Amino acid sequence: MTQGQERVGQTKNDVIEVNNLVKSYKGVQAVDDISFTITKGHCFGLLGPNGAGKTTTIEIMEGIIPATSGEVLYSGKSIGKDISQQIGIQFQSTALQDFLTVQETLNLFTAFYDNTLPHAQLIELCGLKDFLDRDNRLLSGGQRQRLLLALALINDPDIIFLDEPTTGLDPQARRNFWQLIKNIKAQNKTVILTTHYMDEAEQLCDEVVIMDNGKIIESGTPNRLLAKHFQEVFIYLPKEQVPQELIEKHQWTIEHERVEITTQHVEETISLLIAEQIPLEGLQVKSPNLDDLFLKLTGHSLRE
Ligand SMILES: Nc1ncnc2c1ncn2[C@@H]1O[C@H](COP(=O)(O)OP(=O)(O)OP(=O)(O)O)[C@@H](O)[C@H]1O
Repeated sequence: MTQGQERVGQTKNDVIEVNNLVKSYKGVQAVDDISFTITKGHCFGLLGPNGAGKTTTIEIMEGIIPATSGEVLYSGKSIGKDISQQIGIQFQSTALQDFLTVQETLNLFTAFYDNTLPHAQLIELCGLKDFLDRDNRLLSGGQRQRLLLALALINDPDIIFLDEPTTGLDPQARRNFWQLIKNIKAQNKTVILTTHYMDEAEQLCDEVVIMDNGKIIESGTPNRLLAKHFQEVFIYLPKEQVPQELIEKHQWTIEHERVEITTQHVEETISLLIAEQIPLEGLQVKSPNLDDLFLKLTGHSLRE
């Protein structure tokens, strides 16, 4: 962690502490000495591009693979054998048993745990009522994710890991899923989320750690990180409305057929556009988001 970065959490409410975690594979330092803490009842986001080291970090935290060095503490204690009884995991791709219905799948998974949530509660929380009798193979992407979420919650864990839970879902299904995650958080459960979607992280996460090449490059609350790195906003105009010589004069950039103007002074910039007799039709003002932050920090976009 470099100087100036916030160390996320660090209060007596920390439920997970990750200290100097390292994972080396032959020739690859997948996780390179990272430390952070997670606060009870928060949604914590681990963000980064493909290959950043997120899955490796999460799998060490879940007790699935060992670390090369460093430690993960749950309420101050090392990961024990009973960790799988205490946490819930929604994997990126869990194979669901063919020929079983949603209800039968819940029955099957209930048998794996000592303590489980009543099915009625799970069905309500995850919105499974309308397709309980449907064969797993016939579920839509959103329905499947809701079932996987219910399976992750079946042992009523205090801590739940969600690995890219909305990848491949349509916008409406993603929004529905976000609401479910908010409902889970409202029950004071701690949610640990990995995602490529920065709007998802902004919607759900109280705190984020951004990884690249095995290291933490930033951490903190989304709002504070944005305030720290950006004083400016973006103004967009359709390209054909702005004369080329003005674009060059002001060193504005072209992005997706739009002129992008970065400014700390929106009113002054709009006055300038009016003075230059540029039509303002289609003008958009946008505040920077975590995608922009990632681009600023690494020079490349999260989804490249
Ligand atoms: N078993 C392994 N053996 C060798 N290298 C590995 C192994 N697992 C992961 N790696 C490497 O470690 C680095 C981090 O991988 P990891 O899967 O943790 O990244 P990620 O951030 O989860 O990426 P994604 O978003 O694509 O899942 C990558 O360079 C990957 O190729």
